Amino acid sequence: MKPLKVGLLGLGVVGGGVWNVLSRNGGEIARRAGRSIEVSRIAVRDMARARSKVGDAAAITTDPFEVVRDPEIDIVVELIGGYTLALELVREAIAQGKHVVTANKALLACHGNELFAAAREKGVMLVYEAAVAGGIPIIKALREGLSANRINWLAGIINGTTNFILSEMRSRGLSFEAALADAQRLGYAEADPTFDIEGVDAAHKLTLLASMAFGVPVQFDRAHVEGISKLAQEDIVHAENLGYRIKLLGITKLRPDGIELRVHPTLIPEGRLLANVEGAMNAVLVHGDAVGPTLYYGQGAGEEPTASAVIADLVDVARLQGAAPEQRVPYLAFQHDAMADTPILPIEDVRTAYYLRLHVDDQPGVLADIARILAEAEISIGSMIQRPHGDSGADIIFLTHQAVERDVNRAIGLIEQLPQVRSSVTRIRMENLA
Ligand SMILES: NC(=O)C1=CN([C@@H]2O[C@H](COP(=O)(O)OP(=O)(O)OC[C@H]3O[C@@H](n4cnc5c(N)ncnc54)[C@H](O)[C@@H]3O)[C@@H](O)[C@H]2O)C=CC1
Ligand SMILES: N[C@@H](CC=O)C(=O)O
Ligand code: NA
Repeated sequence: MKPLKVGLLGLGVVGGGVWNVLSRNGGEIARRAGRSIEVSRIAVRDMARARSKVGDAAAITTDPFEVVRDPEIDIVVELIGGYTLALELVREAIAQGKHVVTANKALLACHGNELFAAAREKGVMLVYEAAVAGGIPIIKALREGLSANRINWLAGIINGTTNFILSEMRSRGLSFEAALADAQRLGYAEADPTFDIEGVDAAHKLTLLASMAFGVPVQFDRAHVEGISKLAQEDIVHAENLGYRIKLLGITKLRPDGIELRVHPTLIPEGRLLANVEGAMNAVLVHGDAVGPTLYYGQGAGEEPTASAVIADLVDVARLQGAAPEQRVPYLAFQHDAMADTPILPIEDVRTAYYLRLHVDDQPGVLADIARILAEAEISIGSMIQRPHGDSGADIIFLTHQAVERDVNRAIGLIEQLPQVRSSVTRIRMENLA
């Protein structure tokens, strides 16, 4: 059978990994795919660097449109990133009738509805296993392995950079800045690391997971996004002393009234498997009504783990290229004419438990005032600790039972007006994940 001719856009961390793994495992991959997979053209920015990596084994250009428009190319692998040039290139590749593999979650979370519709129109595949949780085959699991289930919820550590930073801060006492620099050096971080730190990258991935779990269009603009930049070291320590770990979680839940779609730092009981996912590892817990909880764990970022997912998509395309579109799996796991318009709920409607830390004057009566405000807002307290803090001050930490975020916000507003409360209340959501 004819080799599958690949046009590779970008030879950075992931593109370089794809080149290495295909070069090393080409024979084995061909045995699986039924034909060889050949990178015949590569678009790069730095010609000399690319030449030193691939020698004469592929044609190299600095014009990615040349690759996308090359009639010899069957499939375009977009590994440039971002949603400006990458969007134009993927649009053009589809218009040229080429299948597309991408690792670009930002592109699909923001422009996926348009791109999937265009791909369907042209009868081409647009596949993206590497875009969510790197090397973990979570897309395949949701799209294929779990297709009997009504998915109730899923929660995941889906950003390697932030998990690496939190792990390093907790276990080695590294500063935020030093841990981020290490994550960048190791190739985990996005070109703009604020996407990692502020939860945007995790929200891009969660947006895709929610669409595949619940059969709704991608709606990144409806996701609630909070990162780890405002997380204080003292809350990491308090959480640990209380038997919890703080992780940046992406959580999506199907409720009778809509879908929760949220990324934020989260306290998790330390005995849970997710609480023990360290470094750049990712893990996604998916709860289906028939299968129950299932957990997917592995390397969510980095050169070869991500290349592993890109190449798995290439193998799928190699096998399915000649198949009729209806014989292929749908882009977002549900048939395009069976998508639902279930609303995404605002964060104020979310119901979860909370960690609240208050810095107060250590005076009689303050606790009673706070407890009264919480009780009036129908927020019940699960446990409480008090620690001396500064000159005649104290930190009080409440762990609440489940409450509606709107009520918690109102209560926090009232608490902050108490004269004995010295600074704004720190609020971190807690999930039991049972
Ligand atoms: N690094 C990782 O661990 C993971 C990255 N991804 C995604 O994979 C994609 C690529 O990421 P990385 O490889 O980490 O980025 P990178 O920055 O290492 O590589 C991107 C490459 O594209 C090249 N490039 C930029 N503009 C170009 C142009 N006009 N023509 C040709 N080449 C051009 C750059 O020179 C660079 O070598 C992104 O969408 C990223 O979000 C997904 C999962 C994991
Ligand atoms: N920057 C991302 C890379 C993989 O998607 C991360 O840190 O997880
Ligand atoms: Na993946």
